[in-house]
Amino acid sequence: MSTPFPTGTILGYPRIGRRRELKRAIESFWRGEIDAAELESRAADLRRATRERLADLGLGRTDSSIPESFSYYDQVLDAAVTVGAVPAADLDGYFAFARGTAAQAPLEMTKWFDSNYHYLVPEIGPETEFRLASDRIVAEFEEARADGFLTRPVIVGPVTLLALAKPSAGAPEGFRPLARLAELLPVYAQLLERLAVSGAAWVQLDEPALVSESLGDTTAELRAAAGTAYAHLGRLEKRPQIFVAAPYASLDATLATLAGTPVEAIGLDLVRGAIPTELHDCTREALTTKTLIGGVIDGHNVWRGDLAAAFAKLGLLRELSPHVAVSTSTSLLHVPHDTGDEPQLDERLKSWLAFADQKVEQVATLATGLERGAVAIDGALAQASAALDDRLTAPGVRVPAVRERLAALRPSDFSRAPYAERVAAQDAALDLPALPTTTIGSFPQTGDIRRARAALAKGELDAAAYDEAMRNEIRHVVELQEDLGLDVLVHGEPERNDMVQYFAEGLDGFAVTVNGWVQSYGTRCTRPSILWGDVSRPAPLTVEWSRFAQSLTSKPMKGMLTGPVTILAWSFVRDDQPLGDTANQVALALRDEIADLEQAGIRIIQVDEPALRELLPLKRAAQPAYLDWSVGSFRLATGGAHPATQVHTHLCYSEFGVVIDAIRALDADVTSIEAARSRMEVVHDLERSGFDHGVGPGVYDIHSPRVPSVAELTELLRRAAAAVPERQLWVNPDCGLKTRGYDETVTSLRHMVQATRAVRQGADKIAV
Ligand SMILES: Nc1nc2c(c(=O)[nH]1)N[C@@H](CNc1ccc(C(=O)N[C@@H](CCC(=O)N[C@@H](CCC(=O)N[C@@H](CCC(=O)O)C(=O)O)C(=O)O)C(=O)O)cc1)CN2
Ligand code: MET
Ligand SMILES: [Zn+2]
Repeated sequence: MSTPFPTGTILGYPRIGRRRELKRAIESFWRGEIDAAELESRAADLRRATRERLADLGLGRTDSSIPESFSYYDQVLDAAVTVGAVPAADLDGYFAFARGTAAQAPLEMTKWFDSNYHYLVPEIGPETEFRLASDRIVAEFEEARADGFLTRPVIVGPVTLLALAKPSAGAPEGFRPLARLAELLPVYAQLLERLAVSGAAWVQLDEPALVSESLGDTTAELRAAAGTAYAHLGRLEKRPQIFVAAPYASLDATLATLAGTPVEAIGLDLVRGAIPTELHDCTREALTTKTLIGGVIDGHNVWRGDLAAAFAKLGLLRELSPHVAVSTSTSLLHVPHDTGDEPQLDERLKSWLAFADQKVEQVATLATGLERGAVAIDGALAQASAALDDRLTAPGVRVPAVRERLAALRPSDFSRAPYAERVAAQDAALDLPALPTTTIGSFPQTGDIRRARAALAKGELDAAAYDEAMRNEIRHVVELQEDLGLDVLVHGEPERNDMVQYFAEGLDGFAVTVNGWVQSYGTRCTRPSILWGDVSRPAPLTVEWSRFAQSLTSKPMKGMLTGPVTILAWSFVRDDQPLGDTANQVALALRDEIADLEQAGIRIIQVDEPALRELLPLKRAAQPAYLDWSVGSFRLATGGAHPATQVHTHLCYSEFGVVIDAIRALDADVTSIEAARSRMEVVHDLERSGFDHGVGPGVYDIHSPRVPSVAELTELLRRAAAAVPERQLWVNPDCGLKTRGYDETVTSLRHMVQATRAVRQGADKIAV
């Protein structure tokens, strides 16, 4: 018996909780304050509240329209645990893969497609045994049933799971996890059978790997794997109907492959991708029997958008199949819960926005339109269009002074003096030792710091007392670095709630939220800012903190800024003009900040661009244009710096191979880069690309509380020194220290300085 696909659905919903209930519960569990049973009961409460909420917002209780998209930490880890690729017996075992233990390194973590969400990378080799090792997905479906819901289980699909995995340590050279597809499919088959027995009418398999041209496997290989996988799963006797979702970009030719399999429904991202026009007759024929789910509501951004245009896309989709449903383009994981939780937001701005709950309502509206015709939703479409028009003319959206400054830019604004001239000027100004040691910027964000900021927000602490508390923190951080013997110091960034939100709060053109939390990884969240208007800098942002920090030491104090690409990547950015134009507005604000930092006596300025790789388009054809504007905006931000000012940049969370030329084109004097987890592999990429500027390949992973030994650090530094000429090499951790505690931080940095001294002396014996 087949039940039709629901007319309206979403691909997934935020799971951290409206007030980060899940974060608090999990972190309490980690601290030993609550036991596993209590954590599970709180998680179940959250899932219940989510289902009720989604039903209230207009999704059906018993028509499979509510997705079961919960996770304690990460959906890729969940899929890997489900199929036995990652052996986690219980919650402790599960979290051990995410966070590591004394005995076990955590799994690597990396970016989920072009988002600020990070997944854990399973390791799969020729010998990995697959088996249905966890029935959590089935249990959550049954939990919903017991409450009177018929929901739709969601799991990362087999092709994406393998495409995102990396070869296990022992795998032979050239091995790809995708080669294990045939052995993996029976486990997915078993899971589908279990779900069918429990009464699931539909299951959603997420296959975003099928849209990406930036993975280790080629598009042709992924397409072939999809054909194999869904032919196999489609043939099963006992299974729910299968919905394959392909978010984040267009499926291109892989749509034809999926159309040729027995799956009942295919999801298309119609925000990033277009409706395919050039289709073979046999594909057209096959598609008429499928339900096509149009992802027309943007799951990746917060604009209310053009609802009438979204509805029109569904009309076009109906030309391909009589069975059309409406959905979000991606899971709503990437957006906050509810604009209703932001009473302080300007009402006019709020009328332009849709967070997750508002997007669910938009889906419900369009579903009504599909069922009853456009006239039934006329009013809602008109209201959305009016909000869109209002955005065009509202004050602040287009500021003549900002536009004139951009229009007047000349090519020379994007370049500094030749590198050799800069090196000479900087050597004279800075007087640094060989292999200078430094850190990436933040020091531990202690509970005291966060509580002080919360007290300031509540009015329990006045601005003067707050500033004094932050100055005390800076004094402490500077003293500590002097004591450790670091060469280039930082102020530690205690005054920053987040490296993007802090800048957004000080710039015109941005709004910030109070409760707009979005999961970045595990229990870590950010409140992405909303970049809605033309950007300018009403007053300096960081100068007084840096001036104060420099006054405490004779060593160089790094000024610390977040770069334009990263500010865009980690905010919700206006969609009414090219990203490159917006990036250049941010760049000009940073350019002025750099000039002011120089005036204040700051000789080294770091402009972080950890998101440079993240925004790289998934489709190759779009990549050159992206690299052009992103590199350009960084060069515009830093192009006004004096030759004697040493410009640093920092990148992390990425494979750098694909953007190595872009990194070189940034023309920063020194680039610090994540390298510890890949054991310095990146230095070979740098070497091959002829990178001749300063470089600090990270010597230890800051994501784990593990303290690296002096011997281990010395070994990594020697590897780096073998590939990078000594005059270029810097020594630093992989990233900022804000998520770490002081104990491990102090010991790790002490070991780093000791290892550096050993390598500087070329000593064979290391003093510990
Ligand atoms: N935007 C962004 N994206 C990024 C990164 C980043 O740093 N920023 N780093 C990479 C990894 N992602 C990360 C994302 C978040 C965090 C992180 O530490 N987040 C903190 C929150 C940071 C924050 O906004 N802090 C605020 C609010 C802190 C808070 O929770 N306060 C309490 C009250 C204080 C208390 O009792 O502790 C509350 O509001 O309830 C502040 O310091 O002011 C967390 O989840 O815990 C780290 C890395 C990639 N993407
Ligand atoms: C995610 S990159 C972080 C860079 C920032 N300067 C820090 O140290 O925290
Ligand atoms: Zn970093």
